[in-house]
Amino acid sequence: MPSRASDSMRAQPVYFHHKQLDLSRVKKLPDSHAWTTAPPKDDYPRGELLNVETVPVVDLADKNAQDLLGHACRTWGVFQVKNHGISKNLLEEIESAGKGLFSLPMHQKLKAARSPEGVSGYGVARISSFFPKLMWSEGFTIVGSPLEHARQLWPHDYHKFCNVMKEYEKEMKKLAGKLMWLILGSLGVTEEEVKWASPKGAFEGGNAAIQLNSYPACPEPDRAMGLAAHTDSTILTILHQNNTSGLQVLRDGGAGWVTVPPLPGALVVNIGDLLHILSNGLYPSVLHRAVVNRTRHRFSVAYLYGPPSGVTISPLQKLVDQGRPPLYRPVTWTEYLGTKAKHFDKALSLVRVCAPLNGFGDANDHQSVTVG
Ligand SMILES: C=C1C[C@]23C[C@@]1(O)CC[C@H]2[C@@]12CCC[C@@](C)(C(=O)O1)[C@H]2[C@@H]3C(=O)O
Ligand SMILES: O=C(O)CCC(=O)C(=O)O
Ligand SMILES: [Fe+2]
Repeated sequence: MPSRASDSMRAQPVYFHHKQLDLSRVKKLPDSHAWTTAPPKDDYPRGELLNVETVPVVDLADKNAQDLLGHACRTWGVFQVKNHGISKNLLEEIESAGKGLFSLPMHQKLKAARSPEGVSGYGVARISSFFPKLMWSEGFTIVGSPLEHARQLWPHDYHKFCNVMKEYEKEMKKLAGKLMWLILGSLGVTEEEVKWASPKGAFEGGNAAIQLNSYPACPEPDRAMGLAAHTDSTILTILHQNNTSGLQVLRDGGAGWVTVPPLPGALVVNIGDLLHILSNGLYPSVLHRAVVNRTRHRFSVAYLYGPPSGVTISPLQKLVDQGRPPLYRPVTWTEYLGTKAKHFDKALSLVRVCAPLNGFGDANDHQSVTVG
């Protein structure tokens, strides 16, 4: 059983067969990055014109925040939060730390490359191996301390980066704990019913990864894909995006891909597969992707939050009875990440033990996933 956060996330070897291109210098879309089923042009203006619903925005200072979050989890699987307690200054600092990293010369970034068996470091999207074409993005994953990689990137000046990441991790963990209580509260679940919430309390024992994403401006955005459609293997993911849109979520039954517009100071929260399991399918994980654009360089920072190593996640007792049998078998995060690494969009179905009551498949089973 893994004893550290990094071990918990390592069970997912991914092998890269492609050389990392310096996307910000490429003037013409190479065939390796040309997707045949291209993402449609930005859906947001169309959605606005047609008066289509938009992703819920919840003010955490609102006295009805718990109910509003519950509704957003049930109906969208994604929402934006305001008054979340993360300072503007910290959001600016993490954004500028990410920009600093991605603007380094490629040979320098490759000094901190993620190893095939590793989880931390610089590289292409892990899910690349499931697609025939490459994505128009680069990423840097941090699990535990980024010290070793930061030293390779900035031999004389690595402290600033490490300090910002440490502070971000600390503040995000607090916010994740707060969101956990609100979300579980909206399901009628109390502290005593989730053993791993304590002894540290406030879900402090949870594991997390920080994922910095960079999507350079792209010469042919309509034929490229920033990050292909996926659900996160987390309980929840808290995402900061810079002032450039690109994140889209799949809204079944009409609107299709809906853009999650960057709102100054707001953070996006995605429901991941483990909350889908915990809630016995009541709060489905959301299928999302990132598209790119011709003129602007987009950045995002994902805080991927999950349970402590070794803790098994299964449908909460309170949400299970004779009429609602458990739909999923118990899994640890390590085991689930391993299943996801091997089977990608089939992972949730593979841990399912019963057909869902509503007759619909899991979020991962969407038919409209773009495959290249
Ligand atoms: C904890 C994790 C979730 C993640 C795999 C990882 O070990 C670290 C990176 C995460 C990320 C970020 C981009 C999308 C994603 C699908 C991927 O390829 O790497 C997620 C993984 C996930 O949620 O399964
Ligand atoms: O960049 C984005 O908006 C999406 C990133 C994402 O989905 C992820 O890091 O898991
Ligand atoms: Fe994601």
